[in-house]
Amino acid sequence: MDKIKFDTKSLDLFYGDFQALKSINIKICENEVTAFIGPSGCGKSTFLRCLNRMNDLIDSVKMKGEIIFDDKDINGDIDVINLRTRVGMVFQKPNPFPMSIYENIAYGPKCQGLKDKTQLDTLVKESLTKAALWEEVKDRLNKSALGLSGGQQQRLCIARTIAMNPEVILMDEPTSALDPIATAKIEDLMSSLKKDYTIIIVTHSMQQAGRISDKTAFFLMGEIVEFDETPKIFTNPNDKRTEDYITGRFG
Ligand SMILES: Nc1ncnc2c1ncn2[C@@H]1O[C@H](COP(=O)(O)OP(=O)(O)OP(=O)(O)O)[C@@H](O)[C@H]1O
Repeated sequence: MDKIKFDTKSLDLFYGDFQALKSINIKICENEVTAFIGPSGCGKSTFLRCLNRMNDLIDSVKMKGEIIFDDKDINGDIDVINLRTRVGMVFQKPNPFPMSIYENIAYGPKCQGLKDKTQLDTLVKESLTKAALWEEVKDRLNKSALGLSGGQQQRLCIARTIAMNPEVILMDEPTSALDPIATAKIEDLMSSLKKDYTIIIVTHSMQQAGRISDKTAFFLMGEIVEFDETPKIFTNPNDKRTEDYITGRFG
């Protein structure tokens, strides 16, 4: 039986009076890639941000329902910094810090108190290796991260997330700013990372969801219409609205 990492129960979210999420019930399994698809504005990113409480930063947001992470409701009295360490996030646009490649990785662990140079060196190498970037940057670790290509910057951001030793990695359209070759590298990376992490990705590319995810949730106007094994969603969905979307009849 697969272990459930996130279990949301009747989750509603409002921006002021506008209800952006309606009774979201979903169980997300450990060590799988779960994709969220759906037309623009249907609530995919809003829901993703719920999973590490990034919506806390928006004043108008109100939520009802539960988000159980392992065995705790993350909307209860928890340490949010610790949650965001356990549930890391990679954004649409690569956003490396304006510092060296090495420091981009070492910065977070240093802030958490890791001082030993040998341990930091090892962590930097391991994180870059896991993010499939080590070979490309090992001779320029002290150069600025801003000199990397967009695809390399995005893998650096993934390495930076990995260095914090998360359990879950949330990715909000991580390849939408990248060319097809860089996209393919990130997709390969996701498949290799899922043995160590639970990965949840928002994507506008149905081909991408089909290639990399184990399960797919189809969102529409703040609801999850259908959530199932990815091949089932793409070949034999239960709901007519899912079928219309994946066959390009709307959205
Ligand atoms: N900070 C905000 N304040 C008010 N409304 C918001 C805010 N962020 C998102 N919304 C609204 O909530 C709804 C869901 O937005 P969200 O960004 O989650 O959709 P999405 O499915 O990720 O869209 P896209 O695919 O275009 O990124 C939209 O109607 C959007 O306008």
